[in-house]
Amino acid sequence: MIQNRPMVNPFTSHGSLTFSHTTFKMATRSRKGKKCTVIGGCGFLGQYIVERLLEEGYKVNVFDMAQTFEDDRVKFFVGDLCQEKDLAPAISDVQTVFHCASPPPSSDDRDLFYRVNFIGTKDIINACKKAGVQKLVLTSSASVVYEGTDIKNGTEDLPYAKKPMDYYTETKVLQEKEVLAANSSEENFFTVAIRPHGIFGPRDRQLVPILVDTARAGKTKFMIGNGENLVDFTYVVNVAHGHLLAAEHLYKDSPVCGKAFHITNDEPIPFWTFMSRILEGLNYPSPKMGLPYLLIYYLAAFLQLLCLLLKPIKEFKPTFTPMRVALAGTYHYYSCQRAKQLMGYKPLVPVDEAIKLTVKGYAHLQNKN
Ligand SMILES: NC(=O)C1=CN([C@@H]2O[C@H](COP(=O)(O)OP(=O)(O)OC[C@H]3O[C@@H](n4cnc5c(N)ncnc54)[C@H](O)[C@@H]3O)[C@@H](O)[C@H]2O)C=CC1
Ligand SMILES: CC(C)=CCC[C@@H](C)[C@H]1CC[C@H]2C3=C(CC[C@]12C)[C@@]1(C)CCC(=O)C[C@@H]1CC3
Repeated sequence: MIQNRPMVNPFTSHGSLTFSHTTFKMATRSRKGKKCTVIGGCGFLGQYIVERLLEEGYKVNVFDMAQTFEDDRVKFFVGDLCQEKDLAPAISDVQTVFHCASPPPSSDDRDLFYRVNFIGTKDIINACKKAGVQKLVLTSSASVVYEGTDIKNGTEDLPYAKKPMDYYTETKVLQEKEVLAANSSEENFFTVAIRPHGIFGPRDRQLVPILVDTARAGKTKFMIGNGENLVDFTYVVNVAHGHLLAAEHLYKDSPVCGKAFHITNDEPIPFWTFMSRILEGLNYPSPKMGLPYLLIYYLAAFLQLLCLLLKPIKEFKPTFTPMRVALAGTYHYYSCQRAKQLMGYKPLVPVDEAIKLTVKGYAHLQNKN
């Protein structure tokens, strides 16, 4: 039995999880009265970070393109992070900024990724310095080192991907470099990058909804590869926990400053076992037979080229892009030893329980046939 597990809060009105304060009083220093801003705080991960911050006694501003939930304890600011005039009021008089905004990886829009993830992040850094913000916690991604080939227990020392597989990854690399380079003791500005991988949980608009759509279209009969490839899937509550720990450990001369940290469930699981557990939990058939990985990969690459050529006539969005095929057929799991050592990180919710909570959170997507 794992200790320090969240009290099952079987889903409040937002369908969220809460924690017992006594169980999860976070270590060391008091954060009461601390003010922070969550950029992208209306997104999937952002909302979980906001919930945890409120539980820990922070005063929270949320900055996002649209307000998607109500909470009297939160001050909402709506705008585009690339517009200084929008952002400035949201980060004035705060100590910590969490930046977890990004266009969705599926948007595949080069200009948008560059504008928001790269230029926008540089704008955030400048705006933070101007406003006297002391701590910036970036949500990066473990994918910044992934090039489509196996990564087993990868550490943060792996080099950045030289050939990122898509614009999302390319701009996450650029963004992370900017944030880590901005760390400056002289300027009293401390930065850190959290690299989660395969975030899942109730209210996600990506993983489970795409999987269910694919199952409904009858495209989950086969798995890609032999089904043995281990992958990290990280429960969203654990990812939010890692962000709060990082903020807590950002101060002058802390070894956390200017570094990247993998935050995972520390329990890699075969990709198709994970997908099958979600599918079966929602009453969809799971794949039983494997297709050769390379064959599907080259097919996906060919299809992508075809879609590019046809784009002026009609836009197609294939479910299986080369990136998704690679993610489904290769090993990609990471060590979170550095986060354990330097921030006292430990996943709060184990994978097994997280899958059950996730399935429960998607009851509305259950197959009724
Ligand atoms: N979902 C996953 O598996 C993983 C996600 N990440 C990172 O975690 C972060 C959060 O991801 P999710 O919560 O899954 O995405 P999400 O799409 O649910 O949330 C992103 C939020 O950013 C906001 N946003 C986008 N552009 C903006 C702009 N120009 N100005 C203001 N707000 C803007 C969106 O409105 C949205 O609310 C992202 O940085 C993503 O790269 C990293 C690793 C894995
Ligand atoms: C079989 C099938 C159709 C599965 C659907 C699930 C996929 C949509 C997800 C499986 C792995 C996920 C993943 C990401 C997005 C959703 C998946 C492809 C990311 C690319 C999201 C952004 C990141 O930073 C890395 C993630 C890796 C895993």
